[in-house]
Amino acid sequence: MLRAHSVADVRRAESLAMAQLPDGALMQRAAAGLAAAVTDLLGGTYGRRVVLLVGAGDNGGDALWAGARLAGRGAHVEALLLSDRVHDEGLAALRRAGGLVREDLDGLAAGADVVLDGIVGIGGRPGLRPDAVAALDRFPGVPVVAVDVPSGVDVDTGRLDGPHVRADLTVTFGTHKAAHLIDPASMASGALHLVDLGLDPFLEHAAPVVEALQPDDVRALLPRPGPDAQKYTRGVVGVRAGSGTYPGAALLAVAGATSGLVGMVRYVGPDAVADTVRTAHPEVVGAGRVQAWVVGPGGGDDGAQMLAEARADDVPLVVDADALRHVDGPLPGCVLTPHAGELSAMLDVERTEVEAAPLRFVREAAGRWDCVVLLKGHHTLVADPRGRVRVTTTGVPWLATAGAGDVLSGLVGSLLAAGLDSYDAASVGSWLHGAAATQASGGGPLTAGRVAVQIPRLLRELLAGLG
Ligand SMILES: NC(=O)C1=CN([C@@H]2O[C@H](COP(=O)(O)OP(=O)(O)OC[C@H]3O[C@@H](n4cnc5c(N)ncnc54)[C@H](O)[C@@H]3O)[C@@H](O)[C@H]2O)[C@@H](O)CC1
Ligand SMILES: Nc1ncnc2c1ncn2[C@@H]1O[C@H](COP(=O)(O)OP(=O)(O)O)[C@@H](O)[C@H]1O
Ligand SMILES: [K+]
Repeated sequence: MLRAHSVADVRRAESLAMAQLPDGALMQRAAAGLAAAVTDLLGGTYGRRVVLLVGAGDNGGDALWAGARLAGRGAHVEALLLSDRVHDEGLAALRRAGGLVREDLDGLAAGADVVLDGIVGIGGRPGLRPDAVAALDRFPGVPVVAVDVPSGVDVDTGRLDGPHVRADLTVTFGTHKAAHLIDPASMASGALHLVDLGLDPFLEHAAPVVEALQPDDVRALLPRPGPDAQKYTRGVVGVRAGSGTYPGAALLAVAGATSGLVGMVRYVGPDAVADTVRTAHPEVVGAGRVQAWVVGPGGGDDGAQMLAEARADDVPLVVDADALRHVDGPLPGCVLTPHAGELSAMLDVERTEVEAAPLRFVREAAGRWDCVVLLKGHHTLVADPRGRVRVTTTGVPWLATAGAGDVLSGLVGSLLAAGLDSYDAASVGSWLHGAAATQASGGGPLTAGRVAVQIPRLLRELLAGLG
């Protein structure tokens, strides 16, 4: 499991670790890891041009010490100081190693092979000062490596408020921070590289702000049939989706549900749609007992009725699309799967507010409806009513295509029916959906149906221990 911790917990862990180490040891570990990551990015150091943007705190200190290491290995390093006071020892080390120090932009070289953002780290307030913005503007197209976090973002919430760095790579220390994973700041973090500072023992009891499943976690949670399995013991999922206007949503939700994780899939909907579903998926049967219902994709005006009928069975539900607006009270054990537009309508706030603060609103929704809420987006969030949040880091922007959400709801429903609890079903389903999309995309465009087709192959690879 990948975990992101709060700034307060990181500071507590750092001070406990520092108490057991010689002065400056943690910063040296950070700087060594940073210099190594920059060297990898540049494919070497000798003759490479490195610019350091250095703020007042220890984040600037990390950049200066890493710059000294790179200069010592033959890089041409220039530091632009963005404060009257910067980390003294780091500055002295850079000078000793032959690095150049500039106090204003005019003195700085025109080109660079990489810019290191050591403006602010976990001590930064959101936004950047004009001098920092001007310095960044000086290097258009040059790769930016953020030291610990892209400066200017809100580290604990992932919110953006004013100018901020857009990094190609973020080299972070000790543990991940929420801003690396949560939108919109995650989109400013670029690729992530974690440098181990030995903080894990000091973070053991700190509840992460957010965590991200990794392949091993998903593998361990996947339902798999025992030797005595029968179709009914594996779980039966039912899909109530599709309408005359949107028959395709039923096909796609059923496609997500028939990825092989349950013993049987039922479909209930208009006769004409049911015929199409059974032609495409002959293994699908009609009404009967289920362990979970998927309700709402393409339901159009039937959303309310679909939801009411599914609720009558008293089994966990995945509530999606046209059923979401009919949720009128707590749904313990269930999963709601809105995108930002749907969640904004449910909470009666602007869509832009949800997009600016998805962590806040997904938590609020999970509390309000006393169930798991899966908020779809670039990095989908899954929150439970206890305040736990998982983020999905699999997937590709090509997945933002009509019908992809229908496949997801069917898949999550099958995991619920197979016996996963609602938090695991939603987060594992979202992980698989993104990973299948990445595989199916292969760097190019996708259709929702291809995501569904890819799921069994992905499952085979996961179960075989690949990936
Ligand atoms: N504490 C530790 O043991 C370690 C800390 N490390 C580094 O230290 C960083 C934290 O250092 P600090 O606590 O000194 O804090 P920062 O370096 O993040 O920044 C604090 C300074 O920046 C100023 N500042 C805040 N917001 C600003 C803004 N928007 N624009 C311009 N200036 C702003 C503050 O007034 C303060 O002087 C971490 O992110 C990490 O990079 C690493 O060296 C690893 C070890
Ligand atoms: N920028 C993005 N990058 C990666 N995945 C995305 C992005 N935007 C949306 N997605 C994913 O694409 C899917 C779109 O689903 P949804 O909006 O429900 O579409 P539909 O209702 O047409 O099925 C969701 O799984 C969502 O997480
Ligand atoms: K930074």
